[in-house]
Parts: sequence; C-alpha cells; structure tokens
Amino acid sequence: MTVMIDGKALADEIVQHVAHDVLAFKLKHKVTPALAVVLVGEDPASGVYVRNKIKRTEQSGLQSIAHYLPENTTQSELDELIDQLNRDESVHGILVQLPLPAHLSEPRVIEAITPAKDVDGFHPENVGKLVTGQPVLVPCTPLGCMIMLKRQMDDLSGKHAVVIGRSNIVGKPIANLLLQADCTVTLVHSRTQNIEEICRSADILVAAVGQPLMVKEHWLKPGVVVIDVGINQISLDGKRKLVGDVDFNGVLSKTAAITPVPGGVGPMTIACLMQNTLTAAQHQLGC
Ligand SMILES: Nc1nc2c(c(=O)[nH]1)N[C@@H](CN(C=O)c1ccc(C(=O)N[C@@H](CCC(=O)O)C(=O)O)cc1)CN2
Ligand SMILES: [Mg+2]
Repeated sequence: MTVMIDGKALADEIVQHVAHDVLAFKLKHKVTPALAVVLVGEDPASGVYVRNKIKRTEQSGLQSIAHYLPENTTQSELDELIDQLNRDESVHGILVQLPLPAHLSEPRVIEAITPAKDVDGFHPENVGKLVTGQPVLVPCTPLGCMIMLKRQMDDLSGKHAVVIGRSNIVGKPIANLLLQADCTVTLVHSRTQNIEEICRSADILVAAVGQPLMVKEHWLKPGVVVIDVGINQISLDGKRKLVGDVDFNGVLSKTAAITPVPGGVGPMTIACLMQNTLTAAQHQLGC
C-alpha cells in the first residue's frame, strides 16, 4: 500500500501554524507583516495562483497588497514599482508572479527585489546563501517538497535522491536542500544519458521537468518515495485534466509514498510563501 502525501492537509496545517506565529508577532511588534504580490498581464493560471496566494495571506493574518499591472507594462514601470516596494518599510515581502510577459526581463526583476524582502528566494544573494548552507529565504516549492519528505521519511541521510529537471525555481534549489539533508544527489535533465537507469536507483525521486506522465513504473525501484512537482494540462477523452510528470496510476505498485497532482506540491508552495513572509518580517525586525 502506497501512502498518498496530502499536500492540501499539510498546507492547512502550516498556514494555521503561521497564523499563530503571526498573531504573536503582531502582539510583540505592533506591526502586521505584509506581502506585496505583483501580477503583470492576463495569464489565467497565474491569475488563479495569485488569487490563492492572496486568500492564504489573509487566512494567515498577514496583510495582502496586490498590484495588477497591464500586459503592456514597460520594464521601467515595473522597476519603478519594485523600487517603491523595496523602500516601503510597511512591506516585508515582495513577490512578482512568473512567468512575465516576454518583453520583460525576469532576471532583471528578480535582481531588483531587495534580498531581505525576496520571499521567493530567487535573488542571487539568497541562492548563494542556500548553496553555501546558510539558507534564510528558500524557494517555496523546494521548501514544500522538503517538508513533505521529512514528514514521510524518518531519516534522509545517505538516501539516493534523483531530481529530474534543472530549473532555477525547483531543480537546482531542491538538489541543494537534499544535499544539506545528507542525501546523495543526482540531478538529471534532457541531455542525461541512461535517465531511466539512474532513476531506478533512486530512494527519493523528485520530478520537476514539465513533461506530462513521463516517469513510468519501470523507471522506479520498489519502495521509492516520489515527489511530483509537475502541473501539466492534458486532454483526456475530450476533457482537460491536470496531471503531474509521473504516471501516477501506473507507478503506485512501486511507490512507498507519492504526492498527487493536484493536491500535492502545489498547495505546499503557497503555504511556504506564508512561512517565508513571516520569516522575512522577523529578520527585518531583528528577531
Ligand atoms: N514568483 C513565482 N512564480 C511562480 C512560482 C513561484 O513559486 N513564484 N511557482 C509557479 C506557480 N505557483 C506559484 O506561484 C503555483 C503553481 C501551482 C499551485 C497549485 O496549488 N496548484 C494546484 C492546482 C491548481 C490548478 O487547479 O490549476 C495543485 O497542484 O493542487 C500553486 C502555486 C510558477 N510561477
Ligand atoms: Mg521574459
């Protein structure tokens, strides 16, 4: 019997915990930690994620500040808004929803956010801290994955963790977090040879590649714990369906535990954003 790792239930638990700590923070400092979320354009999926972030921000007792900018926003207009949010002492966390429209530079925007307010953990200074083992603001999806793994496994030490995908948002940071948890880490990607063979030696498999149903039953060792970061829309029997990077139904005979899509990693990403906003506020107020 495989364990279904319930990301939604765990996310609810984290948000409740954050709400408790936010209350204590407010009583102590007479300040409400605030998260500013910036959405540029009309991407429907981004719109859903931003709405959910705002809902969770309010549930956590944090102050939510939303900036909706039109698709044709210029780079200098966006730079100007970020600069204003950086200087505003009542704002503790800043998040610019990705992807941005093609005419805007994501690296430039990420680097414009002051590292202390970078609740996404994407700024090179925060990436450097993560890689050198002094993490403060850790990217939300990898943080959520690690919380789920630690809940599921007594000890990660010495386990072979295979990460599929080398993105800055998920693959690279999670490989570093697994390394810090004393796993032996292999990061594989589209140019890797023998990818199936490498995956078959994994005790922990993290799939973050954006290829629907790519990981099949014969890629897995019995007893593996699978974290599926993929969120892919496919058309099945004429209906749109959300699936992960792992062939969920096909692999259940092999897995000791697995995250579903939806209801696995996704909700944890938003819960960890709440945790990061509180962490950012605590650091800014010197506690
Ligand atoms: N600035 C950022 N941009 C993006 C990030 C990020 O962490 N920071 N990550 C993703 C999108 N994302 C959060 O922003 C995100 C994606 C998915 C979910 C989620 O809860 N998914 C649900 C399914 C939702 C659906 O029905 O479509 C699930 O998996 O259960 C939350 C957050 C890229 N951009
Ligand atoms: Mg761009």
